[in-house]
Amino acid sequence: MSKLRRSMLFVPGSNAAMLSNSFIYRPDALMFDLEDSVAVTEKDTARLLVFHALQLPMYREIETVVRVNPLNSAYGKLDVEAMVRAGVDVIRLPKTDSAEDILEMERHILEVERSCGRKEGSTRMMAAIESAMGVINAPEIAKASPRLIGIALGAEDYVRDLRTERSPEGIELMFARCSILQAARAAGIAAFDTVYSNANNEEGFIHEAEHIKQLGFDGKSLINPRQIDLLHNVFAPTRKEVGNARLIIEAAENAAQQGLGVVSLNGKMVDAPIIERARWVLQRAEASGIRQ
Ligand SMILES: CC(=O)SCCNC(=O)CCNC(=O)[C@H](O)C(C)(C)COP(=O)(O)OP(=O)(O)OC[C@H]1O[C@@H](n2cnc3c(N)ncnc32)[C@H](O)[C@@H]1OP(=O)(O)O
Ligand SMILES: O=C([O-])CC(=O)C(=O)O
Ligand SMILES: [Mg+2]
Repeated sequence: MSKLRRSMLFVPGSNAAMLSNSFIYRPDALMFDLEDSVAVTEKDTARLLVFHALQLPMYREIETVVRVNPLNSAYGKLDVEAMVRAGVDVIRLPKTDSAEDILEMERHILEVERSCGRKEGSTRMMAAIESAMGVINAPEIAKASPRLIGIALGAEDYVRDLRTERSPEGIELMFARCSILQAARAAGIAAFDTVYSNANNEEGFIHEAEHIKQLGFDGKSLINPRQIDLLHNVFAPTRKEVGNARLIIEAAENAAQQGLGVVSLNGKMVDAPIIERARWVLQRAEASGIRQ
């Protein structure tokens, strides 16, 4: 089963207190940020703080991602150099507009891996798409590197580029979400949704989480620890879904014994894709529990 990456919690890289204890919240991944949550005057301090945080033993047990600054900024190359040396699991490239952005990042990561003796190819990548250009190029971006574990939407920058605002229904994000999802699936990698920026609006967050789960996303970037359990609960199957999946597997096993590829379960057809989805529900229930 592929690794669970439902929740990825952003932690501002310049906040020493948050960096020292963010592992206690147990998201699927921690995403230390060196980009937009860090003031220009704090960029060097944040890089140093995150470098040291990555040495802490508690961060060895959880997947770590660092969102670096773009390579064409004054900080991007320094960020990548420090984070690869620190042994980060995944580098998140923000504002990815083209496959060339990925290739450039890949070249740079490889250079640092070689110079510090880290195994070549061991640093994985994630690309955030945050512009109309990025959405148009999503299929090429998603296929640009074997290091890519997934692509993500960055909606706050994206709506700025579109010249609109985010709405509760997210109609303005529908095209980008579907494009990113299609591109990710066609490339065989994960698709991650963007942050929900109001940490106090629980109802709005759950509504958005249900929406992106229904579209097919693997997970979502988070800004606040209170969003973690809410998201995991949305992603956990319900008792009814688990019960139904068990019945489907049972019916499929009986059918296989009789040499049948398709059978009926209370009038509903059970065949290969339905059986595969039922297995996936059971795997998800095992990994994430059952919905509360
Ligand atoms: C568009 C973009 O680029 S989004 C990505 C960049 N943005 C970020 O990284 C922002 C991350 N989030 C935050 O900084 C904060 O959650 C805010 C500013 C949104 C809200 O702050 P608050 O209202 O103070 O949060 P809240 O009251 O829920 O904090 C409760 C506890 O959780 C901690 N906490 C809050 N957010 C985080 C976080 N993202 N990571 C780790 N710990 C956190 C707080 O330090 C506090 O800890 P304490 O009880 O030990 O003091
Ligand atoms: O990647 C994210 O979800 C956060 C972000 O930078 C954006 O929305 O612009
Ligand atoms: Mg952004």
